[in-house]
Amino acid sequence: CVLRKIAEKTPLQRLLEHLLRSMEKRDPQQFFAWPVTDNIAPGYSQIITNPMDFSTIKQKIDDNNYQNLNDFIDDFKLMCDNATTYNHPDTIYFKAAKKLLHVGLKMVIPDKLKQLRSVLV
Ligand SMILES: CC(=O)c1cc(-c2ccccn2)c2ncccn12
Repeated sequence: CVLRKIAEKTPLQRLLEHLLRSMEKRDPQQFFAWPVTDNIAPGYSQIITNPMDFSTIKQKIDDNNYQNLNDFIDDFKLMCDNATTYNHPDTIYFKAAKKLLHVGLKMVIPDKLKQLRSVLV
């Protein structure tokens, strides 16, 4: 039988998984949980060239695809910016994206991260 390599998490992966869980808690309606489809959002794939969602971010963490915290933050910002690009300002999705971006970026302020160090080490 092929020996399965148990995926041990690097410190960065553990930090990113913690941040992702905290961000997902701020999206209770799960608007950002899965890729947006053209079915629910007409013309989405023509308007949004680089789609992003929490499930894709999770997969990238598990694949150790993020080299640093900023690459993770870039995908989080991309996900929120896509929502404010595609959706009109008077929609629940636009408003949810604005709030999520604000809350998510507060989590990665250096002083906030320092508080995390003790929790995660
Ligand atoms: C994030 C986003 O742009 C989004 C999520 C959704 C969504 C996500 C889950 C369930 C229902 N709708 C959506 N629907 C229509 C237009 C845009 N969206």
